[in-house]
Amino acid sequence: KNFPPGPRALPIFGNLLQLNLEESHCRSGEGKLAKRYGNVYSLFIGSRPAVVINGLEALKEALVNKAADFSGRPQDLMVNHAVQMKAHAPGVVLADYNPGWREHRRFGLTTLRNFGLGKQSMEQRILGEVLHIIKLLEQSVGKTVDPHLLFHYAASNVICQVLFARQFSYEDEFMKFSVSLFHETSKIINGRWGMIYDSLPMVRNLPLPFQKAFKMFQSAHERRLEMLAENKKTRVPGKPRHFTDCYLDELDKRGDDDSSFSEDQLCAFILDLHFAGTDTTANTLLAAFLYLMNYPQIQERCQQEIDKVLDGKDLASFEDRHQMPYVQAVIHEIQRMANTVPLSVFHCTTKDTQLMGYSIPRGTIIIPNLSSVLFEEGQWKSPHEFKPENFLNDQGEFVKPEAFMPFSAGPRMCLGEGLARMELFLTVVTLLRRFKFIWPEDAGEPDFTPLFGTTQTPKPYSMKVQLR
Ligand code: HEM
Repeated sequence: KNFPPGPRALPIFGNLLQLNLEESHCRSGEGKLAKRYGNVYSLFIGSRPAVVINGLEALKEALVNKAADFSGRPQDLMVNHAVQMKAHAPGVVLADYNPGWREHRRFGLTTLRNFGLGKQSMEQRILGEVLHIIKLLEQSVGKTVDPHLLFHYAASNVICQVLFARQFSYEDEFMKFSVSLFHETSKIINGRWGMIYDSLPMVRNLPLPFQKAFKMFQSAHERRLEMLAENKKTRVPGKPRHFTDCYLDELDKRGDDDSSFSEDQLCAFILDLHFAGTDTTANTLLAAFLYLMNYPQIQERCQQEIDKVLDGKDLASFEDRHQMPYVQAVIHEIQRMANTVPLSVFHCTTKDTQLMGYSIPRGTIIIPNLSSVLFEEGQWKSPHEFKPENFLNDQGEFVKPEAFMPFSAGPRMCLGEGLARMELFLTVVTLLRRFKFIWPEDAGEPDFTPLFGTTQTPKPYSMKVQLR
């Protein structure tokens, strides 16, 4: 009763036949279903009710004002079955809203923060990786390169340094496997086959294309177990070298009490951070260079600001962002247009609740349509165009509108936001300082429409690199 309206659902199938997440995530106002039913509408994934939330007002009410009601995670979807290896070890991203999730989230945030302040700071790790990219690009000066894997390998290495203090060669099998795991499964889970799996429990054991995701996650799990065993051989308790050691120290401290910490949870947490930290940052960087090449005046203006602020300095630091309002605006505008995680990670209601006057029962899947806010009319000076001015006031100062929520909002908001922002800033600034990036003459018109998935990826492209 008083459930949000939506297209009529068939028994068993629900809205599977109409269900195309790519369509429903369309920008606010352009999304067919939002236009017809309003900013809060319902869908049925098989027999399970789901509510799609569009626009800043409704999303804020759900994710921030009524956070406790809307911060659960649905269980029993394909993503849970594929990613979660042990029933008692849900990791963090997919864990329901409970004390175990809260403890792990807090531990994750504190540990990431401590590394940032430690001797080998996060900044140095990121810059080390960017200098490696520079070396590779220098070998391609005057030629065209495909940056796709480059940014994925770099982002993966940053997070691997945090997790295990390891920096892999770009030829390493583990590296190649991880990147293809993240890339392929992110497309399967939110795609047509993922929807079929989630809607129709009776097909789940059939040899359909979604089985690939299961196989890949299983083999990723085995590799993590091997790495953990390796790590234990050289670990000295109380002298943590990285995130994994910190977790094992915490486990020692807690002993065998009823704590939610366990080695199985560590395995799940490592995968969460590696996955969530790689595909997102790498795809945003890919979008960055796609836009920078196709808006050469904007690229040049960034370079002028970077040259001025870094004059006489060897390397950029994250603090420099305060002197670079234009670059900051450009990076934020890139994130807005990149729309990397368009439907966030699905939430779930933890109790019967209300939203914008509708009643939503406990256990309803919540689909936060972040893209509807990133392009919402009335929230941006130019909602549909690539314009750094969306983040600049009349004095040319950097300002961040409330509707900038690519990391979502509320208690489940991205745990890696700090790291991601640092990576985006240091990578873009360091590369723009050294190179000019040119859209190849024979590349035709750029296509900015990304490939849809849990994380979106810019269509493959090449870039021409020149030394400045
Ligand atoms: C540009 C880069 C990134 C974007 C756009 C992004 C975006 C997001 C979004 C939209 C969510 C879902 C929030 C929600 O459920 O409401 C999320 C969750 C999460 N992200 Fe990120 N992310 C990025 C980078 C990272 C990095 C580098 C890490 C790892 C250090 C990370 C770790 C996580 C984790 C662990 C969660 C789950 C949080 C929870 O459930 O409590 N993310 N991210």
